[in-house]
Amino acid sequence: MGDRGGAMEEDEEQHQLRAAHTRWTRGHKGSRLAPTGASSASAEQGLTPDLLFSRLEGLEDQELPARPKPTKVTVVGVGNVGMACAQTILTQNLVDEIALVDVQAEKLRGEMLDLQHAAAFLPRVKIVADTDYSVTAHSDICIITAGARQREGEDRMSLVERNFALFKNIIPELVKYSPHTMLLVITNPVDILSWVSWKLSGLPPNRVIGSGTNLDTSRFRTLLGNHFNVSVHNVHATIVGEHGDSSVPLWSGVTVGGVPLAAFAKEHGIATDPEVFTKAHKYVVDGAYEVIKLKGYTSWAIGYSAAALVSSVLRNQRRVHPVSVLAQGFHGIDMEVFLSLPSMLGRSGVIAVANSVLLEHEAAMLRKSAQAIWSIQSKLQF
Ligand SMILES: NC(=O)C1=CN([C@@H]2O[C@H](COP(=O)(O)OP(=O)(O)OC[C@H]3O[C@@H](n4cnc5c(N)ncnc54)[C@H](O)[C@@H]3O)[C@@H](O)[C@H]2O)C=CC1
Ligand SMILES: CC(=O)C(=O)O
Repeated sequence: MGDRGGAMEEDEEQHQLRAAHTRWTRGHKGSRLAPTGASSASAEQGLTPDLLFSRLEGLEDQELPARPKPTKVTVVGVGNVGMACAQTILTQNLVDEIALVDVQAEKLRGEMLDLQHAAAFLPRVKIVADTDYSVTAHSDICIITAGARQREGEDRMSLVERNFALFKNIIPELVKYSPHTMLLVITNPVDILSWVSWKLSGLPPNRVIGSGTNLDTSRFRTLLGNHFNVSVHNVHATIVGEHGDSSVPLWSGVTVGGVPLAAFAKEHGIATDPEVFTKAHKYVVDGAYEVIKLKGYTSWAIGYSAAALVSSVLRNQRRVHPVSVLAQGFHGIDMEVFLSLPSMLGRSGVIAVANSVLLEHEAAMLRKSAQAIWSIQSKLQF
């Protein structure tokens, strides 16, 4: 199909996205905060999509940007994580162009050439790199991995001041060259830096996400899959909240092969020791610390996590991922924080956030996680 056909396809996609947008927003007019869906449920209405998911604040005025072609992703920071992201995106054939940016000019050129030399084994992708941000122009998604990482024993929050200082330069440059881009923040502490990126970019909240607990959730599902000796794809389990020490495992929603774990145990009178759950969660939280202790950094799992998010967005998959989004108004969180909630991702970014039903203690843990983020975030000076 020629250019004209491509343009027509785009128009149709735009039309469908706008129509979907109208459907999701129905019933939320007039409220400052979107998450009102579940409480306004009525018996006659039934379980409609707009009850299960709510839009983020401020989305009603949004126009979808025209889809630039070719599809392009920028990766800022060509360290362990940046290169894991770039190579995973490359091998999964998700984009037409990848731009790399770093402050270390020689390392940057070396990484670019090394990837280019693999062209014979990969889909045809243009790979460019520069220390100047003009190379990032017209990116659909900008992934930010630049900055300091934890040393052994250090927690993610300890990086905040150092990486905040870098973001003040990085984010304005990215939106200058790609005003309609979507930002995918990976640098730690990812939740705070997602909020920082949203503030610095001026983008609508559905165009800024942090990789959040998409990774923690994979670690959690892997643990459960191994325990039950079943494919991780048949384990549905989610971790929400801060990517890190105060994350919240939603045990009440875990299903294995479609069997709800908590309900099954109750029905069969199987005692569930809270210590076991605490230990399992600790194992997930400690997972990153263990890898850092063993190899100095984590990279492969976050690379695959990022590629999954890029795929959901660029291929308009409407898949639900726990990613860091503006969480104010959800589950009684009244602070302006980003933390992970199950969010539907598609071409326009965050399409909606699931109105998850949490047990009271889970919601309380989530609010505590928000508080942990806020206590550090509120000290940052722009
Ligand atoms: N959110 C998550 O799940 C995960 C987050 N991370 C975080 O990702 C970040 C990167 O980790 P690594 O790649 O292992 O570190 P690294 O040290 O290997 O790479 C960092 C890169 O950033 C570059 N950089 C520094 N300042 C820059 C600037 N102003 N502009 C452009 N580039 C700049 C450095 O030159 C370096 O190449 C860390 O903050 C780490 O904690 C790591 C793993 C998982
Ligand atoms: C380093 C980090 O945030 C992780 O691997 O979870």
